[in-house]
Amino acid sequence: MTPVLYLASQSPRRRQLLEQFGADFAVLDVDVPEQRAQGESPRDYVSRVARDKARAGLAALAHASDALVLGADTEVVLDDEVFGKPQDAAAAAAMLRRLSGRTHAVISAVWLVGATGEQCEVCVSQVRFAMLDEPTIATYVATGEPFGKAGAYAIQGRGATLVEHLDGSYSGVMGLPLFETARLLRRGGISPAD
Ligand SMILES: Cc1cn([C@H]2C[C@H](O)[C@@H](COP(=O)(O)OP(=O)(O)OP(=O)(O)O)O2)c(=O)[nH]c1=O
Repeated sequence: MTPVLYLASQSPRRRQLLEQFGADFAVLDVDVPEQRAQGESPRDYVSRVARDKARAGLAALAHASDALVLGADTEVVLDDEVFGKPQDAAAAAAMLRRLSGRTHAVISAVWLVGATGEQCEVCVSQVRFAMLDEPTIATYVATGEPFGKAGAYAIQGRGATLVEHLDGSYSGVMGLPLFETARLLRRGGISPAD
């Protein structure tokens, strides 16, 4: 029995990245709370949320015993602080000010869950930002790009002009680390379509 693959995500970036793997899949809309628990490490938090998304997707499918559901989460981490998505322009500017001239981590976790088991991969990248002056921050926030993005930037968009150096996975920073995801999928018996 060939497993049927689902992506539990509302993110168009994740959809686009998973298409690069080349396997057929369907998208599930899930909405899980993203709240870091007291004492929870950033890595554990990102992994837990990714797992919750995948589990919520599997639960929504109810009786599909051949289903495998992929869930992912991406967060920006600086000084043990997790930067989620900015609520408004002021929050976006504040995040970018904090990231200016410093190196932060981007943690992306991916879980593949099915009736017979659960597996995970975690990818950590280091991103160094250039020094950003106030006009640069204001201009970038005004593009609207920071909204809906962890850490208030998009490496795949104009945010690339803020990134001085990347040590890690470009697709991981964008939301779905493809090397690790492909490894997870192959382990789950999923290969690219012919
Ligand atoms: C750092 C960075 C993040 N992001 C995005 C990836 C994720 O979509 C988002 C982090 O939020 P997530 O909560 O990981 O994902 P999401 O809410 O967008 O989608 P879903 O939970 O439905 O799967 O930030 C970029 O697109 N580019 C970047 O450079």
